[in-house]
Amino acid sequence: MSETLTVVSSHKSFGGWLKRYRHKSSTLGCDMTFAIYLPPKTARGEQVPALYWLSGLSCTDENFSQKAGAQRLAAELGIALVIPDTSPRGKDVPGDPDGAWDFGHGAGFYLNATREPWSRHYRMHDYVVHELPALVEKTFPVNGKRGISGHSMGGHGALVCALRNPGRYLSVSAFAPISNPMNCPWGEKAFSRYLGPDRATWREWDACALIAGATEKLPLLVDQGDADDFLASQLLPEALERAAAAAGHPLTLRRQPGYDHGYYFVSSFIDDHLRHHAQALLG
Ligand SMILES: N[C@@H](CCC(=O)N[C@@H](CSC=O)C(=O)NCC(=O)O)C(=O)O
Repeated sequence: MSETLTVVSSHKSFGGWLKRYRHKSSTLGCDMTFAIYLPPKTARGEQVPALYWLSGLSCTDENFSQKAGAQRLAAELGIALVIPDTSPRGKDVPGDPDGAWDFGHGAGFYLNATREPWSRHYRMHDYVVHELPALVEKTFPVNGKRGISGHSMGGHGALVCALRNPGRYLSVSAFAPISNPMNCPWGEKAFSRYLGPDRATWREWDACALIAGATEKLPLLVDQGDADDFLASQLLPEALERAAAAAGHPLTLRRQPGYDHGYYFVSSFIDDHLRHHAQALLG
């Protein structure tokens, strides 16, 4: 566990504070930046639950805090937002050999890679599930109640973190998740490199495969725009619907007419997701 946090920036927002920090991650073997939004309650000495947000391909911690508009309601509800980066970074961290945005830097897929040269640094699952919460919970006024959400690659990451770690999260939701990465081009590219060619090992990191064996039936809230350019080729929400139905796993999948993949879509429904999490985290 790294101990030193360096403040990158600090902005007052809706009576609370959005702060960005840099720290050395022992899990990832590189410096990482994350953001935390602390609602006004925390300045009055109260501890609050935390919603972890996992962003999508090509993002940093800043896409969500700048575009989703989550701070207003998080301030009102009294929920902290914790926003990690989407991959390990730095000159020593290998990226996509061709410089593509769907693999490597900005595209860690929230899994623990098992193949060289990726396995040294690409351990985003352990970072977001273990190292970052431990750091956050010992540093900031949060009470250990956790929810998790995300978008696209990060929406799938949120589902996987919850499904793999029963008891660790009280709530989960996703926006336009890459629902079944084993069976779409983005997922096949990433999994074949991070995990190698044996598709049996991919099942440990695929939400549709994990749902079948889930011991905890945490209700899943998923929003999906029906004008999303990636819907049919990459996102495959119907695979999630089938897997949830087969396993008897509670899933609310809302198809939102006319919405595309971007943050105009996320910001339109973020309040519903915050209220979904608030029910479990504050109830
Ligand atoms: N940078 C790429 C576009 C990549 C893209 O659309 N990324 C999405 C997530 S896709 C699945 O994980 C995203 O969230 N983008 C950030 C944003 O702020 O919209 C390109 O330039 O084409």
